[in-house]
Amino acid sequence: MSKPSIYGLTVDQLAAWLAEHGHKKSRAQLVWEGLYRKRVTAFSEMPELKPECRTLLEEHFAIQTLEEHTRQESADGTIKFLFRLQDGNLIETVLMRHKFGLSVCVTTQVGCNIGCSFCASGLLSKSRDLTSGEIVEQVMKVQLFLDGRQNNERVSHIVVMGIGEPFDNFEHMSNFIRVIRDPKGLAIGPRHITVSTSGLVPKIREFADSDLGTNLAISLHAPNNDIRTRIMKINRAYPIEPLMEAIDYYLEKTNRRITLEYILLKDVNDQPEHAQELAELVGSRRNLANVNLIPYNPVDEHSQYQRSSKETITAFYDTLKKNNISVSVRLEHGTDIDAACGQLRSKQIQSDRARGAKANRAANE
Ligand SMILES: C[S@@+](CC[C@H](N)C(=O)[O-])C[C@H]1O[C@@H](n2cnc3c(N)ncnc32)[C@H](O)[C@@H]1O
Ligand code: SF4
Repeated sequence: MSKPSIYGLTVDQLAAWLAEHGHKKSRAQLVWEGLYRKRVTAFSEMPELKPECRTLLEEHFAIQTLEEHTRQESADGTIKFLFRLQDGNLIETVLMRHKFGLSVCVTTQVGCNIGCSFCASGLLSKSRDLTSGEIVEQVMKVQLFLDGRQNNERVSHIVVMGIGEPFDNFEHMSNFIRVIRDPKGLAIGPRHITVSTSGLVPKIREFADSDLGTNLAISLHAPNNDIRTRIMKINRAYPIEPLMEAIDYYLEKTNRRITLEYILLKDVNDQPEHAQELAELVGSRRNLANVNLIPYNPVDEHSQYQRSSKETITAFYDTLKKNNISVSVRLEHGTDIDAACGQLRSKQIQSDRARGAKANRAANE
């Protein structure tokens, strides 16, 4: 039977678990020391633990549950990992290099039920949520990979922007953040962590009320309900007006800035009138919001969408600037590999299915 990864527990949760099983709470610190400072991958490499404590942990937990299936390395240093979970499902994790450090983009669900019409992740509906252990382990797998290269590199930033909708897996996503931000562990400061959501309004409010303290990004992608409903069906449940109210609630409650993500899709949402409408929508929030323009990564299955030209992106940017909106254009990473989120996974699943069908045909002949 498969065991959960111990990475999913905060140090307090582990201490409580150990106490329930008749061990001193303080041993949790020793385990964390082994996991995050020495970065061991087996309980047998924690000699400071009493043997009966080690055996107990081995009986109930694993450290590593993900297996590397494929790794694609881009010329710009971006590395895309495809991991196999214990149940055989595949997920993607991406390491990106920036001037300010190294970021890891993590997956939170196997597939996604939100089904945005431009996204490769939503091509396969959600089969399950990831546990917090499986999300933390993605970061640890990348950190261990970096350790193996012996360049003394450390994951410094996290973006929760891989496959899945993090706010549809709120509990595990929250626990993941509590584990990775702990100064006794990976110590990734909340300001170095960004969670992106397609706009689940009640969860944005819950997030604002929480103590998580990370950055928030909203996948807005349209200046009005007509366009947003056309490209993101979540807009039927949570249209722009309640979404903006939840954003205002977040801004007021947290006193932090917010990122509004906007994918530019040729002739769909990239025209000058769309930029003007977006500027008006951001309007009074301009001091606390940054619009991040995202060049579209084409996805074969969504051939109705094309990337906007460089000139169109510049014109859109200029219109926002003229309206005193803080705006940036997302730098692209790994354009020479299967860069769109979910693309590597969906290609692998398709090729596995084709191979399975071929094997079936051969067996029936
Ligand atoms: C994959 S989603 C995951 C987080 C969350 N589900 C969301 O939608 O914000 C992360 C970001 O990637 C964007 N995205 C999805 N497909 C894309 C594509 N083909 N090209 C560029 N960005 C894409 C999403 O719109 C979103 O802003
Ligand atoms: S953009 Fe986000 S919410 Fe939409 S389908 Fe992709 S992963 Fe899901």
